[in-house]
Amino acid sequence: MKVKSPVPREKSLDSTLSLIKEGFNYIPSRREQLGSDIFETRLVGKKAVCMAGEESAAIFYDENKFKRKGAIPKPVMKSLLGEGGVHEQDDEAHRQRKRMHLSMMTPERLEDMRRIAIKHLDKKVCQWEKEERVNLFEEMVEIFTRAGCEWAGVPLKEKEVKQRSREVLDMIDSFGGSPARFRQGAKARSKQEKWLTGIIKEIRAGKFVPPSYTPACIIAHHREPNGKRLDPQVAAVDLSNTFRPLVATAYFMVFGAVAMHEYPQVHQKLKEDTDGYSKMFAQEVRRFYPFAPAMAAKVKQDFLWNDYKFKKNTLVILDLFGTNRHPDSWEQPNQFIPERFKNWKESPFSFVPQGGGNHYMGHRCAGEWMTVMVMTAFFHYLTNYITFDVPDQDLSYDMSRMPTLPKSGFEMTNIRKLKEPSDELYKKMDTQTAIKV
Ligand code: HEM
Repeated sequence: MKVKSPVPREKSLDSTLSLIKEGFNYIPSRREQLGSDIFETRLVGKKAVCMAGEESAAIFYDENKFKRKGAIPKPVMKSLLGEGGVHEQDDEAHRQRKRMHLSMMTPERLEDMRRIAIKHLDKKVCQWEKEERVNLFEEMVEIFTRAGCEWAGVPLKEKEVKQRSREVLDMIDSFGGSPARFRQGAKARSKQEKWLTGIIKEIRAGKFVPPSYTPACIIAHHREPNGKRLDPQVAAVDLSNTFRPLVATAYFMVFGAVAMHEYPQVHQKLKEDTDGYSKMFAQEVRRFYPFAPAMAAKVKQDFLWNDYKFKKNTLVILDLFGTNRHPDSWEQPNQFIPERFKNWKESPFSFVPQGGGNHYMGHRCAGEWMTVMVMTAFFHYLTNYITFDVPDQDLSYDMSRMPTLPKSGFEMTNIRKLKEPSDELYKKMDTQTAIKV
């Protein structure tokens, strides 16, 4: 890791606009220009420290050094994440809420999600066969909304599917800084929270009884450290946290489809799928392609690190995308090589597409095992259970937009189903890799 002493400061009165304009490239390009993996800048009128790399991630995820309260910009809370949920909790309140989320991620429930998601994908494929052209992104958004709601115990009426999928997508698509997208995301969030608050109230009143192992039931009856139930709106936010992020997997599915198309030798290996290739492929898709750009936290107490003084309440941004491609941790970081995960040592801090550190103690994504499991099964399905053609289209993506996606969304034609889903799709997978910190 390169740390210049003294830590360089970006020469700009405020870099918020540069960040919005340059997107995923903003932090990596400043690190390059300033010759340091840590630098100071100003964002939204305040001093901020940006950093990247495994060592930076290790301190960023040290909860004695950093807190989340007040770190994430308000517009992101109002559109993407929601207020009062697990993301912005600290210390014991966070640990209690995180235990609630992880109690839903048992191996059995992960298997359930894989089965539910494959069921919805397979059903869609039967329709795709009748269509001239299919847009993979749009289809994945709907499949994951259906699967996520079913898994979470959230009743989704057939006539609501389009509206609810659109709302979830608007929330996810909002985070890149455009005021119009933030407004759209906030509007979608308030509709979803109203819907989910109604469901929570019905469960509490005994009018609707979802199975006891579902997020809907667990969250409705969850109690805070003070013994009280969650406020219904906060319960709605955390219920949304159990299926909204699954829909984000649609972005990775499209990037994976692009990789299959652009690297024919990779496609062939996926078809053969020996030595856990489809899982290595899913991991490399999460490492290589852009989705979550960065995470924000605030310094809890003054501390010294690498001769740099982190002052209490300073905003600190960890470059997640840049860490996944940091040359200290990855050989040929800008090449797509799934085999790099063959003997990977599972560092908790070098591979952080869904946050770093420990799933149980810190803020690392509660849905990471589920994401990898569903992606692995879907890539295997797309290469072994169907055939399709890829017509001419624009597969380029704009690194200055957050989130970004290949422009065409990945269009497919001549889709043919080869066989029914069989047991080998459900073969045992090492899903819950407890990260040792
Ligand atoms: C493409 C898929 C996904 C991506 C890219 C993603 C990314 C992330 C990121 C970057 C964080 C924040 C880490 C931090 O605060 O440092 C996070 C947290 C979280 N994610 Fe995901 N996620 C995905 C899928 C899921 C799924 C499928 C679920 C649940 C079913 C989920 C549930 C959560 C929850 C509950 C948190 C909050 C954890 C905490 O604050 O302790 N995510 N995710």
